[in-house]
Amino acid sequence: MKIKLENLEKKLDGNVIIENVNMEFESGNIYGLVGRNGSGKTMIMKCLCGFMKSKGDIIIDGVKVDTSKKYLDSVGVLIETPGFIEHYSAFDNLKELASIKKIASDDEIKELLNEVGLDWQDKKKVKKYSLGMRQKLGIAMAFLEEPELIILDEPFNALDEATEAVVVEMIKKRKEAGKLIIITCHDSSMIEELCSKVYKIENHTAKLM
Ligand SMILES: Nc1ncnc2c1ncn2[C@@H]1O[C@H](COP(=O)(O)OP(=O)(O)OP(=O)(O)O)[C@@H](O)[C@H]1O
Repeated sequence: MKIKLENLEKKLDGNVIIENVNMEFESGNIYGLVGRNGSGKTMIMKCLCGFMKSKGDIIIDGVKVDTSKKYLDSVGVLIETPGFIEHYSAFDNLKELASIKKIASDDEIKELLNEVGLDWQDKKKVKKYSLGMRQKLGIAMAFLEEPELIILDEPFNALDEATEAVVVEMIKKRKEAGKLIIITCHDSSMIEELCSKVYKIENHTAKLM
């Protein structure tokens, strides 16, 4: 998959959030978005996913998409607070999502929860989860169904060191499998370790570093 953003622009309340954003992403790579707080990294991800309407073009495999319709079939997203069903367990949350999406089997869900370090048998409701536990579940959700495109906004937030290392490996494994991964992260050594290409978001626009 090849994604091109052409002259992406987003204004909110009359203020320019991003403009003249031109970026290219291709499967088999991990891309990093870096930049100061409030520079527009999350906004670019939201516009790319279609969570936010924007001006400009999104071109996927050479075809300009109609952003009024769903245009990403196989995408896993972790942006800000994921939409959990708070009174469900972790397993039941993934099971619900799997039934809405395609058909990840119970065994795949168990394996994924195990991978991120959550106990699939834990009946604790998600509303009682710690920050790190919520982050782990959000990551599991983004990886569910092995999507072709994985978008992770600050995936390492609130994770302990051991889990961080696991998530790094999960991301690398998907890259090796030819998936397209886009991440933001404030840790420059992590960005350097993971990403083949890095865009710096500055002055409302994106520059390849
Ligand atoms: N819903 C909104 N309404 C108005 N302004 C918004 C909204 N969401 C984001 N912004 C503004 O857009 C700009 C970019 O925000 P964004 O969340 O994309 O930054 P970021 O680079 O992801 O920052 P951080 O590193 O802090 O996560 C900020 O100035 C922010 O205040």
